Amino acid sequence: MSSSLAFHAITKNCVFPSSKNASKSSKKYDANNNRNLLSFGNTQSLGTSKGDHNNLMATHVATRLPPVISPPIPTPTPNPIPRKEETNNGGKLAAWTSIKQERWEGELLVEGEIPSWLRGTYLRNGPGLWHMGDYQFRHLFDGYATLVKLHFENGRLVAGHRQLESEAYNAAKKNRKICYREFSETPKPKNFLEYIGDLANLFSGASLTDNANTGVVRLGDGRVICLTETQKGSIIIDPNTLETLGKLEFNDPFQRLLLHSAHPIVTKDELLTLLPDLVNPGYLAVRMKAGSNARRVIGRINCRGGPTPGWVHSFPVTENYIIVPEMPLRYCVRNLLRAEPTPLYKFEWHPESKAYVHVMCRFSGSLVATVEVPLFLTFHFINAYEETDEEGNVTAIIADCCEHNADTSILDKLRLKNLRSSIGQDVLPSARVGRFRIPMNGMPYGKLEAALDPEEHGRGMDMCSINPSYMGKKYRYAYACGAHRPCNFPNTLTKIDLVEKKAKNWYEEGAVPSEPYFVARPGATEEDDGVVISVVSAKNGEGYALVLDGSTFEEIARAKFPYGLPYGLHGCWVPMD
Ligand SMILES: CC1=C(/C=C/C(C)=C/C=C/C(C)=C/C=C/C=C(C)/C=C/C=O)C(C)(C)CCC1
Ligand SMILES: [Fe+2]
Repeated sequence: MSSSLAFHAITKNCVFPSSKNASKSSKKYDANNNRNLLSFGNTQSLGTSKGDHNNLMATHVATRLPPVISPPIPTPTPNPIPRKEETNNGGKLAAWTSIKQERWEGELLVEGEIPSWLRGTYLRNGPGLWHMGDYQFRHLFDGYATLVKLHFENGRLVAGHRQLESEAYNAAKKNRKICYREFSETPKPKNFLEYIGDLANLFSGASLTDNANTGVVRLGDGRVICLTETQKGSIIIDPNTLETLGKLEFNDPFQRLLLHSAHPIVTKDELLTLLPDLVNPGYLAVRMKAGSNARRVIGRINCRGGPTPGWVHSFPVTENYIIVPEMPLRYCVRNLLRAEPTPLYKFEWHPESKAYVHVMCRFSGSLVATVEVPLFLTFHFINAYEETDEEGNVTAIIADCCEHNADTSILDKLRLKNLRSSIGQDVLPSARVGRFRIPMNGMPYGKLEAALDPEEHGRGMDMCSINPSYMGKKYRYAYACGAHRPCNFPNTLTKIDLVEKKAKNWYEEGAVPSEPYFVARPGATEEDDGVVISVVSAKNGEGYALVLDGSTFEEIARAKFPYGLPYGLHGCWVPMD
């Protein structure tokens, strides 16, 4: 049993609550150290959660609590004792390397100053484990979900990570091979009979993964859900301990559609999402009220082109409308059935089917506009809003997205082999802030143009966020990952000013930052009054949390983890009060 990961790097800066006094999220005062202590769920959850590593933890709890650690994830060499150099991934960028321990938690030493108003937990989800036993995954999106947390309180930072215990992860760990269909990987059937069984399981959804490695959202009722694009991969977690609590079991008939958008729109009252219908090509827009597990239909949109719906990883809303993109990159049922990855994985590029944007009334579900637009490729919409005339009539919808110039080659660039081998080479395809203008006067065509010169952000553009209070409203600022070339992956944090059409960029040589997440200062009146949080994999194999000022975009604090961090995708904020 290893308890390594060279904790000495931080324990000297850490103080840990004793088990006797430990209670969830309570503040403690340590007379010996004359410091305020934060105590966390780890001290309590350990006794109740499963796994032999918890017994190890329980013994620690009886004395003083060290950071929560766990046995190493199975590798071809069972239970290797991580050497000191493994804490920094042998000095090499850890972004594309599997996380080495199932879980860890501890206080980080903060350089700079975290504002005292920043009270709560930033959670990040992403595919942080790309092997199981001898089996190596091939694509970034295949990895098993690794959750990272940064808990800010009184200028201090307690961080941690934990593997999400999906059925897919648990089964792979037990059998030391993949057992469910992931983004690009499929378990290999042993014989023809098994193949036939597998096809049946695909149609029922049984063989699809629940590896919720993409997003994490906090619902209006306080539940925190990890998400992927399979509906069965909607998993509830405890935001303090990162413990997997169970599935979000939908109490409605729509699970038969199997898939949904990985990025629902969440407000304090409800969750809105789109369910692609692969049989009768179209999209079902549904809403689920806070506190409920039952989704209700808002409306349905039939596809205008193509054999299947376009991939709908995300979609935007305005105050009154749901914007439904119909991309030429469409789901492909044949590719879903295939055992080996195809060039576009579960998708196919259908330029002949053209591209459309539909506008649905958020309340009645009626279709109010459908326009043809230039071919486009986007995974992430940034925001959308309504333009009105003097009488208040909506004349157009503006919808912004991270647009990949209708070029699907980005999907191939995100194969692990490419990410690992082309570091420093200028192979990242160009992307831009694509701005759709959708007329609301019955005209059949919409426009798509760059919202600012893409050179402002190095022609890299993805993993975006905005001030959440501006969702659906006219807004000025977007935060995203951009490019400092040469690079093979977005390597900057960029703040886009859509009015001045300028960008401010944060860059550190060789580092890979994840999605910048904006948290507003309570009581703020300016859109960019707040901080931007990111988790960075550094060139030297280390990892750190980074806090930038939302307005100046200058660094205000950073805190080093005791180990290098794999890349992660999307985050959310869980406020304390
Ligand atoms: C698991 C199955 C599927 C899952 C699809 C997933 C997990 C899709 C995830 C997509 C993500 C994370 C997209 C992010 C894009 C980021 C980019 C392009 C960054 C670019 C940088 O420049 C299905 C395929 C839906 C069905 C089978 C099972
Ligand atoms: Fe995403």
